[in-house]
Amino acid sequence: MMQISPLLVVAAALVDADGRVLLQQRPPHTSLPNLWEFPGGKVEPQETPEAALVRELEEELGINAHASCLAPATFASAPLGERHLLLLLYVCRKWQGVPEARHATALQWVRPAQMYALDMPPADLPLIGLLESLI
Ligand SMILES: Nc1nc2c([nH]c(=O)n2[C@@H]2O[C@H](COP(=O)(O)OP(=O)(O)OP(=O)(O)O)[C@@H](O)[C@H]2O)c(=O)[nH]1
Repeated sequence: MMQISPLLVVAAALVDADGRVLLQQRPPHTSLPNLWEFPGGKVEPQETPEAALVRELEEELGINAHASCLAPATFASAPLGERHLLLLLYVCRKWQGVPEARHATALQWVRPAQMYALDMPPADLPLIGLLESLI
């Protein structure tokens, strides 16, 4: 029987006062090059999903978010190469600092409806409709 190992990833929809969400562009030489994604990353062993997301937001954007401000919103479940991606998406409306692109090529604030026109990872597409109704 084929072994499928799930890959647990956490990501944040950071929402500003104007109802826009922060997306970051993946660098050209990564997997899924140049696609626009929600900031986040893999959950390390022995780490809670919330701690992983707080860490990733600090590493990738230089912002501080408190775990209590991460509201579970929805998830994606999709094949990713040899693995199976489980992506937990949180909504976060409160953080400290101004996001800067420390890993990404670029950042942009967009309304959920505008995301359909952007190149995003296939797993993210089903998340957009929920964000439209939530934000
Ligand atoms: N952060 C983030 N990752 C996503 C999204 N959608 C999606 O499919 N992913 C996938 O989930 C994984 C996130 O892990 P990561 O951010 O630590 O991955 P990485 O850049 O180190 O990629 P790598 O494993 O190719 O080195 C990647 O394989 C990425 O392609 C998303 O919206 N945000």
